[in-house]
Amino acid sequence: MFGVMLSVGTYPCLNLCFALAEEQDHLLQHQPDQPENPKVLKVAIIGAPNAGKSTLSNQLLGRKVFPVSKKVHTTRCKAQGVVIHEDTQLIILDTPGLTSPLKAKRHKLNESMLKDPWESMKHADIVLVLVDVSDHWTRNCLSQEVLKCLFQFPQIPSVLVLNKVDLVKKKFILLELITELTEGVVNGKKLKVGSDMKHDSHSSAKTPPQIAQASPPENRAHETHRLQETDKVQEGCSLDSSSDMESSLVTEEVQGPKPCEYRDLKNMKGWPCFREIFMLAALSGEEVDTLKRYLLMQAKPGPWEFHSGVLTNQSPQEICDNIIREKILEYLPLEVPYSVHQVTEVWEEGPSGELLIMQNLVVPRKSHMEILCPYCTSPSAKTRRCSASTGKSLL
Ligand SMILES: Nc1nc2c(ncn2[C@@H]2O[C@H](COP(=O)(O)OP(=O)(O)OP(=O)(O)O)[C@@H](O)[C@H]2O)c(=O)[nH]1
Repeated sequence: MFGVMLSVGTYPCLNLCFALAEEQDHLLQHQPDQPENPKVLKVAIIGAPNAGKSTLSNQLLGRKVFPVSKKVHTTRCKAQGVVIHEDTQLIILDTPGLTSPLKAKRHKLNESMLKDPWESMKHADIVLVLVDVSDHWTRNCLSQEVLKCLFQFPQIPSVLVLNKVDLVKKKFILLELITELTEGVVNGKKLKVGSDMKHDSHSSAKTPPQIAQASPPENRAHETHRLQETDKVQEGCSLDSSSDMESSLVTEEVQGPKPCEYRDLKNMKGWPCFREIFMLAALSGEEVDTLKRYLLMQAKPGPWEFHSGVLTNQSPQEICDNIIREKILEYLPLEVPYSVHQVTEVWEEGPSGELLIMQNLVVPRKSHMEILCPYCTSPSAKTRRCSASTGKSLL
């Protein structure tokens, strides 16, 4: 075993988390406070690795709670974040990227990375399916894992969220993607993409599209309640009137069997049962508020599950591990082995509440150590306080 010691100095986000650690334990263990007419909604966020699930979760929460990095599989297990707005509590279920058992085996991923998205679905009232529209390889179809998940839980209302629209120059492509990812059906209605829009090159240079909704959220409370109560789809997908794609998507009632009853998974590219479509850029927060307002309106009367003082169900240790892993993934040039084991060596609170945390990163192979600390085996290692022979290095 080789160990790499990594020191983390003061971290503003950590300060607050840990200053409140004891209080958080107390809040998690006791009955949550309740407003007069509490409402609640559990929102699962699923999608392929790197689609931006944790970035979106953090934006919805208004705080950095979940780890984010440009490398895949940053999220290793499910975690919950809590949003409170007036009498409504949204519980955000962030999940690891959906992956196949074969890939999980090949990359030696934890079992939680395979199981947790499914576990979160079991508890969800609504599911957001995130698609990275900047990824040319994956954006045209939902992965088999995502489709399997949706098929397994067809009763959970699903919402398609096209993320990273800031990276798409030709905005008309988004309309084509919507058609493919929904199999041309949204909310029980067929989509028709206007031919004027489909090849309108003028739209390519314009600003990112607005959120895809039939009417402004504030007018929709009644409509969405009706939709949930009767399961009778009335609304279609159109685009916001301020969008450069206005009127390009029109809808028409679907005849015949319900599209959700189709079972030929292998031949499916999209999911014809999405209730809504949103287009946003989670990184900049663009249009995230519109999605948040929509979610708040979907909440149903019911007791809050968390005390209003709780931001996440993660323990301080989990938050610390996540932040350190996030930094390793973000700053090291190579893929980081999944088998890295984090062991906390020092955990000290300073006089003004700041924390000094040191972790040993324990890896099973020397080659892994070189990935984590490229200087460890270089001739100048000693000057960097690294020593492969002792098995400990200070980054
Ligand atoms: N340009 C751009 N980048 C984004 C956006 N949303 C997320 N990203 C970036 O995409 C990368 C992956 O984001 P994450 O939030 O870690 O993705 P994830 O789906 O949680 O990833 P996994 O943990 O692998 O499942 C990060 O580098 C983010 O900064 C966006 O709207 N625009």
